[in-house]
Amino acid sequence: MSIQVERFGRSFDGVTAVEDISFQAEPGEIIGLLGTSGCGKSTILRGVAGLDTDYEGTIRISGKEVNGPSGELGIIFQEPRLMPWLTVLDNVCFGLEGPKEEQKEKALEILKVVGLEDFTGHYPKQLSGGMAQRTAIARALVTEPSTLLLDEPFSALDAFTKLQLQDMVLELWERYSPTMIIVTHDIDEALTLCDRIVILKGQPGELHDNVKVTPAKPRRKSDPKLAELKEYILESLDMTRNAQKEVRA
Ligand SMILES: Nc1ncnc2c1ncn2[C@@H]1O[C@H](COP(=O)(O)OP(=O)(O)OP(=O)(O)O)[C@@H](O)[C@H]1O
Repeated sequence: MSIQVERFGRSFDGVTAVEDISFQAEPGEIIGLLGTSGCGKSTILRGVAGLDTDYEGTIRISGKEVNGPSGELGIIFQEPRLMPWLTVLDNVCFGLEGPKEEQKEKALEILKVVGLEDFTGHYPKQLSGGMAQRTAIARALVTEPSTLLLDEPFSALDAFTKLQLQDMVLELWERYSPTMIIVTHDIDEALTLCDRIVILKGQPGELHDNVKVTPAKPRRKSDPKLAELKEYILESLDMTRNAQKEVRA
């Protein structure tokens, strides 16, 4: 499914939080929304998810204007939001319809893909942070959504688990090819996962640039093209040492 965000703007209590943001995701593309804290990344994602409709501009998914939440979208938040009274298997089955046996079969298949086949009977409190987030990813993907929205999905995890789960997301993307929008303030994560990075800046948040990440996935972290892009993004966000000195001066 394609996603079009046109001239998106949002104010809260008369204060503009984001203005005039436009970008597009082609079917199967992974788009990163990258920017410093408070520039409006989550606000835009909530609009795309149909969780907030009180904005200016237009958001279309496959040409159809978004005017509320849709079952065709999967959403993964920073925290797993699992139901504590349900097992891993039942958490994954939760959004499914149809005969129980079929639900279970589908859930087990995806739990295998995320490496949790031996933990299906565990309850959320028995899981590590990474395992809980894998369960949330399985739950979002079990309905095979054609669009997946991720809001800083790995920011609460340790560095190793984060790398593992980024790899897993790429594997899942190769398998199901959903269109994805991932909100992050981790430049390396955006460079690992995304085909295109929408750079936001300022308060109110504005579109600074929209850059294509050309190396094929999976990418080598040492790829010089990625290093060049990282430098450019850091400069764009005034995050290099020289830029920070200029800001302080
Ligand atoms: N419900 C709300 N009521 C009032 N202000 C809000 C609300 N939601 C967001 N804002 C404001 O809108 C701006 C953008 O917030 P948003 O959470 O979208 O930023 P973000 O880029 O996702 O930040 P972070 O990276 O810190 O999560 C912020 O100034 C925030 O205070």
